[in-house]
Amino acid sequence: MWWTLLSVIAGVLILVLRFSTRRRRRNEPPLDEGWIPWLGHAIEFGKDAAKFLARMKEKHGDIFTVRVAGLRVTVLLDPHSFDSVLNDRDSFDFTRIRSQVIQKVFSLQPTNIEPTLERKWMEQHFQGCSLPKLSSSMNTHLQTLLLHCHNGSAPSEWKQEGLFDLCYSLLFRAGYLTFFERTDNAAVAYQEFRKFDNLLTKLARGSLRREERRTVSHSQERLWELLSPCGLRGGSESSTWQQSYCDFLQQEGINADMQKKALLLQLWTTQCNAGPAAFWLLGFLLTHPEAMEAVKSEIRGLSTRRDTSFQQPQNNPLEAHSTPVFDSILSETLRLTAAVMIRREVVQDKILDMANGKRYHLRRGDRVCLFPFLSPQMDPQIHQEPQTFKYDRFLNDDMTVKDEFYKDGKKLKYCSMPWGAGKNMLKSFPCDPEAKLPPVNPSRYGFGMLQPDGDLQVRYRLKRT
Ligand code: HEM
Ligand SMILES: CCCCC[C@H](O)/C=C/[C@@H]1[C@@H](C/C=C\CCCC(=O)O)[C@@H]2C[C@H]1OO2
Repeated sequence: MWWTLLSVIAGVLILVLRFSTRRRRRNEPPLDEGWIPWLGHAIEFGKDAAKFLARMKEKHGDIFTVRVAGLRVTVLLDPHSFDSVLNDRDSFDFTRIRSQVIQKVFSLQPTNIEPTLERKWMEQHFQGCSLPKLSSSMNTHLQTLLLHCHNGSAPSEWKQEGLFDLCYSLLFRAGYLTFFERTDNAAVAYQEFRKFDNLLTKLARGSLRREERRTVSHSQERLWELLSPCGLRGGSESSTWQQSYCDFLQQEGINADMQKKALLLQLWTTQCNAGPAAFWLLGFLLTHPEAMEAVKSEIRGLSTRRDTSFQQPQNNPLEAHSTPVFDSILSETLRLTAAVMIRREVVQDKILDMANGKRYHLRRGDRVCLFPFLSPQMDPQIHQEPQTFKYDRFLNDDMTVKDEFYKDGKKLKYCSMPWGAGKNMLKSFPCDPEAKLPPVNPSRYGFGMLQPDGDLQVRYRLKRT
C-alpha cells in the first residue's frame, strides 16, 4: 500500500520536473533554473534582488535567463544594449505586466483606457503650465508644515526624531495637500499610507501573512474612504486635481468604486518616492560634512546675489538657479538608492541584438527585466568604488555637470536611471556625530526608491534667520 502511494508521488514529481524544466536551446541566453521545482529562484529574488542578480551576473555575464515562480525571466544588465528592448514595443509589452501588478496591489480592474490618453492627461496636469503652480503650492505647504511640526513646543526648541519618518511625513503631507487639497486628514492619511506602503512589496509578491493581509485591507479601506469624494462633489466649482482626474475617469466609463481605487494608485505613485529620496539626500549630507559644506557654500553664493527670488516664500531658489553641486549630490543619492526594475513581456519570438554583436533568441511568453541599479548605477566599470557616496561624482573639474560616463571605452547613453525608462529651512544634526546611515531594506529592490532598514536619529529645530 505504502509502496504504491510512494511510487505514485515519485511518478508525479518526475513528471512535474520533466515538464516544468526547460533546456537551453542554441543561441539562447544562459539558463539558470534553480533547484526548487516551479518556484526556481523566487525566494532568493524576493529576499534581496540586487544580491541575487549580482550573483547571477558574476556566474553568467550581462544576459541570462532565470526561473522565477513559473516564469522565465531574461535579465539584461548591459546598459549599451538597453535600447534593443526599450525601443521595440512590438516584441516587448509592459501593459499586461503593469495591469497585473496594479490589480494585485490596488484591486484595480484592467480598463479600456487608452494608455496614451491617460499619459496625455497626466502631462497636461503635471507638466507645462501646471508645474509652476504645483511646485509653488508644494513649497507653501512644506513651509507651513515645517513651522507647525513641533506639536505645541516652540519651533526654536530642539526636537529628536528619526530622519526617515520626519522626511516621509513632511513630504507626504505636503504632496497630499497639494494634490488632494484635504486639509482635515493629512496626518491620518499618512499613518494609513505608511502601513500600506510597508506591506506593499509583500502584497505584490503574494507573500502576506494572514494578520498582514488584514492590516493591508484595513489601510486600503481607510485610504479609499479618505480619498473618496469622486462623484460626491463638494462645491460644483471644485477644481482640484483629484476632481479633474475623477471627471476624466468618469468620461472613460470608470465607475465610482474603481475611481477611488485609481486615486489610491495615484496617491502612491506620486508620494512613494519623494519622502525616501529626501531621507537619503539629507542622510548623506548629514553623514558627509565635506558634501554638506560644499552645498551650503553653493547656496550661500546664490543667496548673496541681488535678486528677489529668495524673499518669496512660495519660491524654491534651487529651481531658478544653476546649482551643479546640489545637482551632483542629488544624482549621486539617486544612483545609490533608486532601484526600479523595467519589466517587459516577450509577445513574439525575438532575436535580441546586443551592443557587443552577440545575438540571443528570446521565446514568446518569457519576461525581460532590466535592473539599472546593478548596471549602470552600481557597475564598477562605470562608477569607481560604486558603493561609496562621492558628492562630486557628477561634477567636472570646471564645476559643470558631469554627464559623460564610459563602459568598455564607449560613452553611455544611460549612466544612471532613477526615473526608469519612461518619458516621463531646517537645521538638523545626527544625534550621534559618528552615526552612519542605516542599510537599505533589501526587500524593496524593484519598487522605486529604496527605504532604510532602521533610521538615523536627528535633532532639529527651526533656525532663526
Ligand atoms: C526622487 C523622486 C522620484 C523618483 C525616483 C521617481 C521615479 C519614478 C519612476 C521610476 C517611474 C516609472 C516610470 C516608468 O513607468 O517608466 C515614475 C512614474 C511616475 N512618477 Fe515618479 N518619481 C519620483 C518622484 C515623483 C513625484 C514627486 C511625483 C509627483 C508628485 C511623481 C509622479 C509620477 C507619476 C505620475 C508617474 C507615472 C505613473 C504611471 O505610469 O502610472 N514622481 N516615477
Ligand atoms: C505596484 C504598482 C504599480 C504602479 C505602476 C506605475 O506605472 C509605476 C510607478 C512607479 C513605481 C515603480 C515601482 C514598482 C512597479 C512595479 C511594477 C513592475 O513590477 O513592473 C514607483 C512609483 C513609480 O516610481 O516608483
